[in-house]
Amino acid sequence: MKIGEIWSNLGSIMASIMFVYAMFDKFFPPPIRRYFRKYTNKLTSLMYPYIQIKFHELSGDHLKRSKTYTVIQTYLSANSSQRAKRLKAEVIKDSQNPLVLSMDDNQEITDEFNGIKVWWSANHTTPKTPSFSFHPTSDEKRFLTLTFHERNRDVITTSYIQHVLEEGKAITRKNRQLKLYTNSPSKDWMRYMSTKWSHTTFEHPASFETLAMEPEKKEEIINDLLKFKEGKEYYTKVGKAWKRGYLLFGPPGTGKSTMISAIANFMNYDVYDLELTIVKDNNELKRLLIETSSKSIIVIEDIDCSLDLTGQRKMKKEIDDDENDEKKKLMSKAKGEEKNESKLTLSGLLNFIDGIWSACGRERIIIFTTNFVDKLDPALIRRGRMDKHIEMSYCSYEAFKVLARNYLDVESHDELFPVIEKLLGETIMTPADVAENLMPKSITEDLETCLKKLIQSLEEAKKKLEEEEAKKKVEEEEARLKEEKDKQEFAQEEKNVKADEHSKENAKENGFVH
Ligand SMILES: Nc1ncnc2c1ncn2[C@@H]1O[C@H](COP(=O)(O)OP(=O)(O)OP(=O)(O)O)[C@@H](O)[C@H]1O
Ligand SMILES: [Mg+2]
Repeated sequence: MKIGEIWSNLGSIMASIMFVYAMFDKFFPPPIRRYFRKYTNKLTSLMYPYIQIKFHELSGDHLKRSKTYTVIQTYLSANSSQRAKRLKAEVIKDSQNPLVLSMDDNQEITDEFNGIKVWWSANHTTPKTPSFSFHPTSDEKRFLTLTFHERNRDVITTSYIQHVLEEGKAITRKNRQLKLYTNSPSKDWMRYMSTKWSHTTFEHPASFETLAMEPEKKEEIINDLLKFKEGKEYYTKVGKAWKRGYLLFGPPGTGKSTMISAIANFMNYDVYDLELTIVKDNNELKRLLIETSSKSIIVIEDIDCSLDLTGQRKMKKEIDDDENDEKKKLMSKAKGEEKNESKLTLSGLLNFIDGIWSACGRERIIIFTTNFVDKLDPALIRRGRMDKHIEMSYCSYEAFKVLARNYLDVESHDELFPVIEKLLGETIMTPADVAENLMPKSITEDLETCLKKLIQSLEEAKKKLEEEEAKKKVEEEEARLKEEKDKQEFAQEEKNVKADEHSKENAKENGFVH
């Protein structure tokens, strides 16, 4: 029987009880009333052994929409609202499925937890005194009511409600649209002022399935990410901030940026794309860091180009070693410029990554990308700051197969795949170039045309590589010959000098010199 029906049956009984109770309250003295009330309470709980918990939509002094209410509503929408006879449609901002259906007012649905049945209903109260206002206001107070048998009180108030909130939050996270933040001065004329995060929806379709790289390497990265995601207790146990740094390095077009998008989609994290060149100073960097949220990826692309982070250290050392005046002058000039233009320093960036402030958020990934890993200061990329170094390299045969599947829906080709495999072993080509060749450019281009186009490009690349290697060999041979010639000339010169000295000494001995 539905709870609603139970209530209606009980209605008339309760009305009679209330009438008797009112008469009783009027004519009997307080001690007798107290005695009687004890027994009526017992009787009521015997007849109606259910407990109700209300979750109000608006809460707090400022009557903000309660997060708990929203989370429960999300849980109910996903789990049992579909069973309600009357539904309410709502458009939710920043969600992948913006249209959310939930049960309408005065509807009731059931849910089950560990074999225990509970009832949820959506209700609202309307104010008794109508308010007169020119502005349309809604004084309705909405709330969700959870009803359960009193014998299940402990399970429901501890485990079940916890379960509902956790599930609701997980569904919200899964449904929400990822955001891509970037730091930029708010207006053009304000470019000398602090930068702020602004955001847009992150809709990059990259995933680990579409990312072209060796399967073992991909597997290793996925496992690393999964371990990180589930590492809450572990990081607490070892006393480390819950964050991880990745350094992606490799030539242009090998998929570093694509990898970042794949990680964001896989982890369901927002992305903060930090443009270091417009960050004024270390304080601004710190402020930007504080404003990032948990469960996010902070990206600094092309870290080698962002700042002369390597130079600052090197130059200091050089100045200690070398007393050269020219260099000193240059240094002081550079320092002066640095003072005026940017007070963002390497140590500021190091602090950003793993200083005390970097722990002001949880579950965060920091990614640096670079084309030239050797240019970076070792302090910047040491383990602990950049925990995992991932090399993105030229296209291998395994990577090609992923691209062929993505772009042409083909798994194998008896004739052309072996040719491509051989060529990829003999020359180098970035996945970006391979992908470009594989993409059909017109409706007349079929699978074979695209594969042949790739073979032709690979052959050209091979020829170019061979020419370059031959040229390099010639240059090396020329350099070797020149060095040999220089050596011979030098030896001859030395010989001549010695012979000259010898003849001078002989002449001296024989008394020919004055
Ligand atoms: N490993 C890859 N897997 C799938 N697609 C790739 C891969 N590498 C490159 N691509 C394709 O090539 C394009 C360029 O790749 P991407 O921007 O990720 O390269 P990058 O390494 O970040 O280059 P840069 O160093 O110039 O920033 C992408 O749009 C993508 O389509
Ligand atoms: Mg890139």
